[in-house]
Amino acid sequence: MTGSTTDVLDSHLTGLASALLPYRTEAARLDRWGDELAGLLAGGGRLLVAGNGGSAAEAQHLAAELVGKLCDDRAPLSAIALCAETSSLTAIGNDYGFDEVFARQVRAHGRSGDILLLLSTSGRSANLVRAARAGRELGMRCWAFTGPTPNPLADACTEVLAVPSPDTQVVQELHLVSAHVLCAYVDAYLPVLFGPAGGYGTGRHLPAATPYAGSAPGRSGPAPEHSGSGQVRPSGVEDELVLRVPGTLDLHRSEEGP
Ligand SMILES: O=C(CO)[C@@H](O)[C@H](O)[C@H](O)[C@H](O)COP(=O)(O)O
Repeated sequence: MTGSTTDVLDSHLTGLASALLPYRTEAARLDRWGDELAGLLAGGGRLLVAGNGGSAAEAQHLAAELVGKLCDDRAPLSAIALCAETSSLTAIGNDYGFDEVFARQVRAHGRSGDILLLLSTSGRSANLVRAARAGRELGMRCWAFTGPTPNPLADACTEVLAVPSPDTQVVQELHLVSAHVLCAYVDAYLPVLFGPAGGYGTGRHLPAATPYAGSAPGRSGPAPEHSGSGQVRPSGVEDELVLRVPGTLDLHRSEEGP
């Protein structure tokens, strides 16, 4: 293997490693988002998700984790990747223009209180910005995964997880981490909110001692009072997900003190 080939790998890993600690701070919101998303989905609500190119693939991946499963068996959850709807995409693009391909689907499928999650490295894709505006007009909660802020998509959404890296590939890679962690939080919160009898698994991400003190509503029933403010937060989840990366990050940390 030549030196230049190795440089490509090392350069990529260096960029990824240098983004991890600032990402860790930004990604703290995933705990609260998982709490909110679990309450919505188990109460009969829906997640709509979309992105372009590599972010389209990540949007589909995220939807599949919820409709299928992340790890353990549990009841299916409603998530639609708008970028995977090829006939709608081509028809809307053909008839109304590419900037409308997601916004029109949001108006078709979105309901007040549902969550719309939009993935964009640049935060400048016009079709996603229009989707966010359509979602907000409907009363949806609009979240975004983007690269560095400020950007128009972040401005159009109610909340953003902005990966602080100038490298598009690194941003995409940490968006995928974010999708997995978000789904892990959803799986952790579901049994806490609705109890094991709700069909939402046993919360294997939680410490064994975590108590559940409530009844399990049917899946079509209303979600419990749920502010997403951490009131029913399963203790210990965050600790389990705290960054533990050997090498560069440990060195970085020790330079900053204990
Ligand atoms: O995967 C990549 C680059 O890594 C590309 O396919 C990339 O996703 C496309 O250029 C997208 O159109 C970029 O859109 P966005 O992330 O800026 O919203």
